Amino acid sequence: MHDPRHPDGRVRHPDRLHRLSGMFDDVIPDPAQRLVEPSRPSGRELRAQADSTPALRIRGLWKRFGDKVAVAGIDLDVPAGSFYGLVGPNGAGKTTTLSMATGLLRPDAGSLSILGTDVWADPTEAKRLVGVLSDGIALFDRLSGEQLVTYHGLLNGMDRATVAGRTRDLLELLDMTDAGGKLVVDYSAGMTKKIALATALIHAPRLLVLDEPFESVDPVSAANIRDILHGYVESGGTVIVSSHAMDLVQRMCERVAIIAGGRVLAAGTVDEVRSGSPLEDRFVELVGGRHHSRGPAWLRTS
Ligand SMILES: Nc1ncnc2c1ncn2[C@@H]1O[C@H](COP(=O)(O)OP(=O)(O)OP(=O)(O)O)[C@@H](O)[C@H]1O
Repeated sequence: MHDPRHPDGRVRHPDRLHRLSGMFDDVIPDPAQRLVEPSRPSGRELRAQADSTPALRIRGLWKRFGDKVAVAGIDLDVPAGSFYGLVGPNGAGKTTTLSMATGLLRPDAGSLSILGTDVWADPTEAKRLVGVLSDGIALFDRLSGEQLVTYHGLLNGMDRATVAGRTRDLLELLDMTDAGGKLVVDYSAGMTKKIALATALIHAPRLLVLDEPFESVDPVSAANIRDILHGYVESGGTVIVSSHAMDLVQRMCERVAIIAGGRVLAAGTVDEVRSGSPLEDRFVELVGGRHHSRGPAWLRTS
């Protein structure tokens, strides 16, 4: 039987990838404009890639909420063209870091740049370069899925015809065509994730930042989303995902950073960071906090 595993160990779905790579040929004749591929790089982006400017560069990042230090001096480089995982225990500072990196939350100190563009000095240009799927951010849920994706396309300054074509393509790609006319408030959690992903993709950004993209998503949809993301990276885009699913990050990502207490504990290729152990074991070893107790007596049934 055909083994869908790539030599790098990742599972591939050749039929779907083939369909993805060809599906925009008719709709958008210019290959550089195809949806699963990031938009055509500008002169500055091409120079950035040529001199290996990271897709995301973080230096000396700090954020405090009252007495709570959420991010305590993070330095991180995410190479352009990589599939990067960000992992950490609850409250580690992942969402806070990604919110600052994507222009949603102002840092107390530090610098952030996306493909050489300073996120806080030139937020308009930075936002053109990045697509964001935030964890827990409210959507305009009284719009239908199709209206929501269209709205994001128009907000990004795209013309109506392009937005309509891309919205149709994205709904199909994410198996949401039938649900496109339904209000977002009536979507399941997984459908809401998928429509939020469509809003992040509509302007074909160069960098995708996805906070918990697979949470609540069924296994088939998750596999489809992984295919889309791999296709996007293979055509030059960069993906950063934050996830608690260690197994998924180990299989899906080339690079990973482990964050805890607002600091980076380890960062590098997945193989470097896990150093021969499963990523999950390495994570527990670095982060600590594992309890070996069997819990209180009243919780035991025998
Ligand atoms: N708006 C806020 N006001 C006060 N404290 C906050 C705020 N946002 C985050 N925090 C605190 O900052 C710390 C880091 O939170 P953050 O959401 O970045 O963690 P995380 O790694 O994304 O966690 P999880 O995996 O549970 O989503 C936590 O202690 C959290 O309680």
